[in-house]
Amino acid sequence: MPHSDHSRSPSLAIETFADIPPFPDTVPTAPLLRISLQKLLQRDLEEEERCWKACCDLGFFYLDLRTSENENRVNGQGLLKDADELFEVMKGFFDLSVREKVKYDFADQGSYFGYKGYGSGIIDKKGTRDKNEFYNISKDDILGLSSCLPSPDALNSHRELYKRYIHSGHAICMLVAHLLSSRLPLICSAKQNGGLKSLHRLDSKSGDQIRFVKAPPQEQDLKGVALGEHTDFGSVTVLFNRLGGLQVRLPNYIEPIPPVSTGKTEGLGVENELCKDGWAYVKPLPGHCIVNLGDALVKFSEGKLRSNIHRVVAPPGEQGSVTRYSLVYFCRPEDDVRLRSLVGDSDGEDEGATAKEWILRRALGRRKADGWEGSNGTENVSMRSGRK
Ligand SMILES: O=C(O)CCC(=O)C(=O)O
Ligand SMILES: [Fe+2]
Repeated sequence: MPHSDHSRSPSLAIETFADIPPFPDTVPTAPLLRISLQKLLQRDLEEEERCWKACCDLGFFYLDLRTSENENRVNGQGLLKDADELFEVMKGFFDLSVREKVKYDFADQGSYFGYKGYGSGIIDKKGTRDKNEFYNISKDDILGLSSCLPSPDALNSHRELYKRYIHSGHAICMLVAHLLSSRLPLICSAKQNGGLKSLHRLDSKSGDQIRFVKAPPQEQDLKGVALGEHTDFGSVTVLFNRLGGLQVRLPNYIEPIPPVSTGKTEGLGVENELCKDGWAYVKPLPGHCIVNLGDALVKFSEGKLRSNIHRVVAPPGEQGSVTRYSLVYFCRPEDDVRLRSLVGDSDGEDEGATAKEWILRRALGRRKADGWEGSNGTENVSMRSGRK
């Protein structure tokens, strides 16, 4: 199994989060490579090769942020600390009444920033309602590149924290973009213009955002999908979660890591059901974020890079009794960048949707009962030589 990374697993003691039930060892998990930020910052060639491979094979990897090295804005320990604080901020917000929160839902005004209530998105083509709520904070709003959207006091008082998180989240994404630019056969014009990084300048308008997600416990027998299967819309995503529930649909050339303990699988009937068709859980790891690639990189690389399908289901086993929170930074191309091939023989001609059009179509489509088909991304490419 080429994607396997078992030899690098540290002891179990540092693999669990305090104060929440442990992730069960009775479910299959996805073999995400563990990439060390420290080594990437030291320009370790072997680590760069592993990261490149992870981006081509699965499009998902763990990034170990426990580093003593700081470079420009890349500060792994600082990012971990800020992520911890943001988990507390989001809890404060989600504790507000629904009446208060819906004041910040701007979907009717054509914006995907702000609040999305529980059940107001869809998870499939039948229009089944989702089982989570989220809040999207615009990078442009926080950095003063666009006008400020109204937001509740519980969130307003933390703008400095968002700013720091945006800078460090974006810096991680640019480290990945730089590595990918050096390996992709980019066309001359793209190379001369500075590669992928030059399409993601922090001070240019883009759909970059922070997302807070909350999914309450589901009844054991009815455990199911909270956030429907999707590929991410943008370029690179940085994700923090503590409870399991995130699942990736593995391509058929990557085997899941089988459950460690097979004796206890009875009673996990629902979890077993949720692992059919190649779905495998991503086990959250303390000290790490999860990095995954989005549609824009599939378009730029003509499918060489992978934007893997993923979804969120109820946390497995005992974890299912706890409310699940997650924190995301989505890095996306600047608004007017066209999503088209930048590799091989292509001449970078003026076609393809702009990043802004692409994101609006995808994000707002998933808010309409009949919006599923019209809001697809690169799922077909993602499932190339994968499971149908
Ligand atoms: O909550 C998670 O673990 C993943 C969330 C996600 O995939 C998304 O918001 O796009
Ligand atoms: Fe996602």
